[in-house]
Amino acid sequence: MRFTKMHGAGNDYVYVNAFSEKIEGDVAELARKISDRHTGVGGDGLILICPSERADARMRMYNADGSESEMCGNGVRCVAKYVYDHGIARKTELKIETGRGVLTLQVFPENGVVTQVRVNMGEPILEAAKIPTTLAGTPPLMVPLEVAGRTIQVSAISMGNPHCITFVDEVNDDWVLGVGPKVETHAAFPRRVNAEFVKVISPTEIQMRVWERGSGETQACGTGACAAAVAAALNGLTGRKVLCHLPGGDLTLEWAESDEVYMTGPAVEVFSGDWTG
Ligand SMILES: N[C@@H](CCC[C@H](N)C(=O)O)C(=O)O
Repeated sequence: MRFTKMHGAGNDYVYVNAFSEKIEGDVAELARKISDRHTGVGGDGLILICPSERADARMRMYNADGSESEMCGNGVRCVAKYVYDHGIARKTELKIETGRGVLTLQVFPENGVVTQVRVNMGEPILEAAKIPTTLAGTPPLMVPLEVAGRTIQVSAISMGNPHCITFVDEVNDDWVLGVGPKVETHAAFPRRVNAEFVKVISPTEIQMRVWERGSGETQACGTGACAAAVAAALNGLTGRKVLCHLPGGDLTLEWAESDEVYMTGPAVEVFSGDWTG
């Protein structure tokens, strides 16, 4: 099976072009095997680029543990790059179907190859039951959560997938590796959750690390950065446009007056190969 390794701000996935490749058998098992950094290709998960009846392509994304997620912000930028660069649709405005509906993306090619992508990520989902979380509020903002023997203040937002944001003084391993896994599986989040730890640098700049549902710490999370930007604005910590610094690179987020969140960031193809596992 032919695959392509791509990343967006260091959030790396194995991509398979399901227009030309036949994906057979248990996809969750394939995702687990192919994502393994010792015995597989290695990555934060598996993304299938599939035909769509409603859009130029459809994205299906699986975390490294084989669970399927509704959305992936860095992934959908890479899917748009793949669709353009590999000639599936040679248009600078693309529609990609995801678990949260059809998204519109603008690709920016340089010498015929896409380097940056801007995505309309849609409106944040603020209703607790739809995030889903048992925490109170629309959305829950700075609400206490008992975790790892302490009480932290968290905000919860969905960008199609669930996020729990904690604003901290310093983004360090204690938060990300110590608290992150416990937030992911906390009873307040019935479908588990992605846990973001965010330091506000200024009204236009934040720093973030993430513990992702199903993949552990990753270098960046696009939906997480959008959720963090919305939570920061709603908590009065920033304006509606911020630059987010992540371990793997920067993403620009804008929560427009229309209520839609726009994310701009890199998309990179690294190598291709044949999976024989
Ligand atoms: N890294 C992604 C999000 C991937 C899915 C997530 N782990 C989940 O289970 O919801 C992004 O860039 O948004």
